[in-house]
Amino acid sequence: MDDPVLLTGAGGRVGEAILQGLGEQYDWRLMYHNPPDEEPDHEYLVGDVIDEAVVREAVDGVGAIIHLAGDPRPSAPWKSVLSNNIDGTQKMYEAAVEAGVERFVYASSNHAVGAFETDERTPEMYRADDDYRLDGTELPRPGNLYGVSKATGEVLGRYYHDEHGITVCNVRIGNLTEDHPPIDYERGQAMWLSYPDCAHLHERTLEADYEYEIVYGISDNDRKYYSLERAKEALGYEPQDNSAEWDGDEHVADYERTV
Ligand SMILES: NC(=O)C1=CN([C@@H]2O[C@H](COP(=O)(O)OP(=O)(O)OC[C@H]3O[C@@H](n4cnc5c(N)ncnc54)[C@H](O)[C@@H]3O)[C@@H](O)[C@H]2O)C=CC1
Ligand SMILES: O=C1O[C@H](COP(=O)(O)O)[C@@H](O)[C@H](O)[C@H]1O
Repeated sequence: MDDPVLLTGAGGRVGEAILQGLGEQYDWRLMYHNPPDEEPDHEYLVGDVIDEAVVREAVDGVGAIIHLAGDPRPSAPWKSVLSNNIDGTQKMYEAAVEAGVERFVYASSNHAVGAFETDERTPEMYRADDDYRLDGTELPRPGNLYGVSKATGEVLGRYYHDEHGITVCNVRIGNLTEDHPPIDYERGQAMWLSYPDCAHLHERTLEADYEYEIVYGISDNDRKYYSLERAKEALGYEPQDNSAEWDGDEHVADYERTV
């Protein structure tokens, strides 16, 4: 990707992971909701993703967008997800196709499919010896309105890809935590995404050759109920981390990351 890449929600946790890993690798344009505390190392602008004028300015001249901005709370109320997540994503897509942006990477969520975690399947599905897998071909099945908003973002991508030809990757992100997996939280360990794997996965979404994809964004955890096959096959994702190699916040496996 030679053209600039727009990163919305740049001040958040996922943005931090991506910039930690890929800060030097791309010509970034960062979009913040509020003025950042420190002067960023990259070109940036401040604004709301539902403000059409700001969004047009944000997408002007970029080759790709990683769209993270939104309300990330699983408990978020409808009013917030309708505006920040659904309307904001539609406005980003509309501006992107008008400006001729080639590629749109969308931060979807495990919560788009959270209701597959039924009482009958849990907690067994969170464990390493359980072979239940979601692979991205299943229909969305949200367990909250936040999940509904994330599933809607995926469908917006389907529409803008089919009608306007923009390349789209929806990443159903698991549970991103820095330094170590969530402690005493089986679900979180099953869907842990390390910071380095998050950066690497997003690099692949910018570099790989694909049309429209839905992939799961987790590390290569022994415990898992999301298949990584599509991310590996379509994107060339090669995760390096595994929540099983941690005991609380202690790394107990004798290995070194290569990325
Ligand atoms: N952190 C995680 O484990 C996961 C995150 N995600 C998704 O990834 C994205 C980023 O999540 P995080 O970095 O964790 O959240 P965050 O809250 O740390 O960052 C989100 C950023 O978006 C900005 N934002 C919110 N509404 C906005 C608006 N209307 N206009 C402009 N900017 C706006 C916020 O100011 C914030 O800086 C979200 O879309 C979230 O749904 C999905 C699954 C898991
Ligand atoms: O989509 C998201 O998912 C993660 C994991 O969900 P949780 O319900 O197990 O915490 C969440 O931490 C993050 O805030 C959210 O955006």
